[in-house]
Amino acid sequence: MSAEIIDGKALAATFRGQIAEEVSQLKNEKNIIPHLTAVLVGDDPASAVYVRNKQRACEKAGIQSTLKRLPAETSEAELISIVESLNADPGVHGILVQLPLPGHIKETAILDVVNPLKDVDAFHPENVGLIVQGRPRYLPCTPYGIQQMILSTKMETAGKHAVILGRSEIVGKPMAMLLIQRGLGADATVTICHSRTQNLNKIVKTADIIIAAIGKPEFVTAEMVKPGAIVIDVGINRVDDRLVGDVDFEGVKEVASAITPVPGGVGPMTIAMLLKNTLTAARIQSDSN
Ligand SMILES: Nc1nc2c(c(=O)[nH]1)N[C@@H](CN(C=O)c1ccc(C(=O)N[C@@H](CCC(=O)O)C(=O)O)cc1)CN2
Repeated sequence: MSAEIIDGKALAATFRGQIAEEVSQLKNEKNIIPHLTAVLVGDDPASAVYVRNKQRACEKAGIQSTLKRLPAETSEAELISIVESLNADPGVHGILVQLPLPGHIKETAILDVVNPLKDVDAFHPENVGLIVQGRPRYLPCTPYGIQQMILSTKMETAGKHAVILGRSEIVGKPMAMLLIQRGLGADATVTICHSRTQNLNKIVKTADIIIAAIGKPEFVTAEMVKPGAIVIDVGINRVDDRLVGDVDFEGVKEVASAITPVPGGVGPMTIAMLLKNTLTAARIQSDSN
């Protein structure tokens, strides 16, 4: 039997519609328009597309968005000073520094400076710590989107085995935290696999939920998947002008019970959750004034 296709584009559109309504309410009730500032350093074409899509999504939801575009030669000290000026600007509710940054800039040196209340990516150590403790202020956009996609399948996840492929700071590690949390996430039992994991295929085969985020085109094949598993594909790989995920979609959809496509899966949900966090940021900051 072929899997349910989890349509990230459609789900994201539903979220964006709800967020737009809440943005309009906030404006009517408190005269506050959420404002996101994105910082893009350098000329990475994919990053430029993602930031443009984020700005468009903001506009459609009634969220104000500003782009600070900086040359690739921008120094770490200059970037820190720009982030500090955004921290100090009461008109900016959310700050997003698009990753990756050019190699000469240490990402943690920048992310650590973002005011945690404005950190709509949830990359600041204070926000990461709050997630680990199960009392999040914001959830990082990609894991948040994935959580909502898994919820949309209405499948029981408590006590199920979730296997995450990839230990990145922005997907693998926070995803594990969300999946194990009681209430917050899926109440699942979680394994993180990475490049040094032994018997990886064997471990993946035991998974009820697979999150593939390793950046290897079509790495997860049908033989690796337990029948009935939920398969979430975070990969975005360009192969011969084609966009493919980390999962062999055509093969795996015949084994899984639910699967996300690429494109049109996790990506659009990442952007929808950014809007949600920006709205939350505006609310938090208006309540603290
Ligand atoms: N500051 C951040 N940097 C990065 C993040 C992030 O969450 N915060 N995540 C990724 C990139 N990313 C968002 O920034 C992102 C990637 C892809 C998509 C998306 O919608 N993809 C489309 C396909 C688009 C294409 O044609 O390339 C899809 O999957 O349908 C959205 C957001 C790294 N950096």
